[in-house]
Amino acid sequence: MDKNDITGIILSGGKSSRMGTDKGFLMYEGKSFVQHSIDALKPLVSNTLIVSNNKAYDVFGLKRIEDVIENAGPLAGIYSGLKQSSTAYNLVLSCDIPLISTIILKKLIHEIDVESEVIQIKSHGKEMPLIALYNKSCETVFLKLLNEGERRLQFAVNQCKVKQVVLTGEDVLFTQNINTPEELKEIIK
Ligand SMILES: Nc1nc2c(ncn2[C@@H]2O[C@H](COP(=O)(O)OP(=O)(O)OP(=O)(O)O)[C@@H](O)[C@H]2O)c(=O)[nH]1
Repeated sequence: MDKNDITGIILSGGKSSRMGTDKGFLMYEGKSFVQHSIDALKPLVSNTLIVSNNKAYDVFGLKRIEDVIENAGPLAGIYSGLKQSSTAYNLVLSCDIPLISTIILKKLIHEIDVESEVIQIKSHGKEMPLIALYNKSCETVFLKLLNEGERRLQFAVNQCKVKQVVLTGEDVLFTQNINTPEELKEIIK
């Protein structure tokens, strides 16, 4: 797969209510959380979009997309990114996974086939639609669901042809999601 066929989409909206402060700007090993997502994507994509209504994210020098529907959660965030994307494949990441690495994302790309519309990581027994590859074709399905009032991301993903990439062993460590001050303390100690 050529990197010109893949766009990176990073979700940096939401309330960060459990953390109490914008998760993307938290620091881990000298870099902001969102920079970790940007750097993991960089070798694999032609360009990266940040989906957030917060202008502070302009500091990263990437194209920032505003949410088409405000406060509607990650499903609306992914839809907003897919709408602006001009490539068939789109690597979607959240901004709260500072241990993420390119090696893990390559596993998603290796699974591309003609049928799958979403290829998502499954780690610790959990499906992870925010470490996943989306075909642009999902845009239409997601818009229809959003217009019907649907907000559940995994439900929306399951309306598409979805394939899991199950991580085992040490690989599961790269997908840790940091939502609370306690979880942050755990990784920086
Ligand atoms: N663009 C966009 N991203 C979102 C939205 N809601 C959540 N996200 C992103 O989706 C990812 C997962 O978010 P969550 O942890 O489920 O939600 P959150 O609102 O950030 O945090 P909590 O309030 O603690 O649940 C993070 O990268 C968020 O930045 C949204 O409405 N728009």
